[in-house]
Amino acid sequence: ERCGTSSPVKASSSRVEGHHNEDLGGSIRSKRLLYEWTAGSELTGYGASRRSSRVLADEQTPEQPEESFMLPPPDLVASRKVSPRFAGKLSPLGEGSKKLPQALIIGVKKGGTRALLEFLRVHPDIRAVGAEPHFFDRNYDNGLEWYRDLMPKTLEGQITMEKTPSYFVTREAPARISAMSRDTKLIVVVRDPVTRAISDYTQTLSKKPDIPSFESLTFKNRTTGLIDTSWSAVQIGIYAKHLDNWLQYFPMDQILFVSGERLISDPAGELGRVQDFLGLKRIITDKHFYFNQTKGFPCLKKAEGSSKPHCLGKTKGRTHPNIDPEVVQRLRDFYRPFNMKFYQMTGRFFGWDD
Ligand SMILES: Nc1ncnc2c1ncn2[C@@H]1O[C@H](COP(=O)(O)OS(=O)(=O)O)[C@@H](OP(=O)(O)O)[C@H]1O
Repeated sequence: ERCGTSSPVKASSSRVEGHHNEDLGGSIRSKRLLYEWTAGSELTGYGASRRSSRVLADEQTPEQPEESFMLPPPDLVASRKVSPRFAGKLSPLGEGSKKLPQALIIGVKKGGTRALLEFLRVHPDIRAVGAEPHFFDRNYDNGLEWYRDLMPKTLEGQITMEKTPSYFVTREAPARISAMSRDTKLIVVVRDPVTRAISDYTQTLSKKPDIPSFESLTFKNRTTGLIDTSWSAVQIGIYAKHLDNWLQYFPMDQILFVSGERLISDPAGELGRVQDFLGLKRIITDKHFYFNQTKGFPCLKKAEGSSKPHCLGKTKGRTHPNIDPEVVQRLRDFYRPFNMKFYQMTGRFFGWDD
């Protein structure tokens, strides 16, 4: 039986939220918070009301899809190479059908989700939507047929995918995805929550240059060191809390965690794990990547459907502003117990804590 979320959420959200907005400036507080949610069923309600206002409001201004990630024109789709496994069996022209995704990249925002999807698209057995559909958060009322129609056509054996990083922090997403299919494979790219928060802030700053400083948004009260956990840039990084919500609906072995850091330092290694998880042959290997010194990131030697090298666009790999080291340290202390819990839950040490 899946756990219901409605009553405990409503009953406890204000109380729990009271706690999470009252980080009294230390890891003891964080530990208590952690204890409270791991001990009880009120977890799913933690921050729920905020999420529907502040976090979502923030995510309502998503990054514009980059030119190269827009949906390709249909003639290009039709001329795509077909998986060697199916070559000869079926004509590539106009064949195949649109299917609901069997695998999703659900997060995290600024984790490296675009890089992962672009790298995966190199695989002949993966077909993915370029833009973020935001179906399970913003567009759910449009219905599954609307969603399916966004998908590229696939042949038998090919996997349909999409990525929408806000799913990971959307309270309703696990139940909705489970209602589509309980077998959906979920992939989460995670990144040090402190650099993730700074990256998130940097993105917002690029669109709204007048916003307050990172330091002033981080704290409710700078003097006491009280962290504003209702600020989405902080909230999204409490991975253990969000994961707990997913585990009400999906078993751990249906969720793969990709290290955002390793995706940069060893893309082929992380892609190997992802291909295994998806039950695919390891076709994407180190031969597909080169490190672009100018970009400072790994890039594809040949992008999907092209013979040219391809790096992600200018909105990926922005220069971050310098943040007061004391503020960074305070955030590290805040996240440490949550990170520990997350390592424990996932069975993987991500190495974010010194
Ligand atoms: N290969 C490669 N090329 C460029 N950028 C890379 C790559 N791999 C990971 N990254 C990191 O991805 C970060 C953006 O993450 P997302 O794509 O998940 O962002 S978004 O939520 O979709 O806006 C982006 O964050 P910032 O560096 O803060 O811009 C990158 O650090």
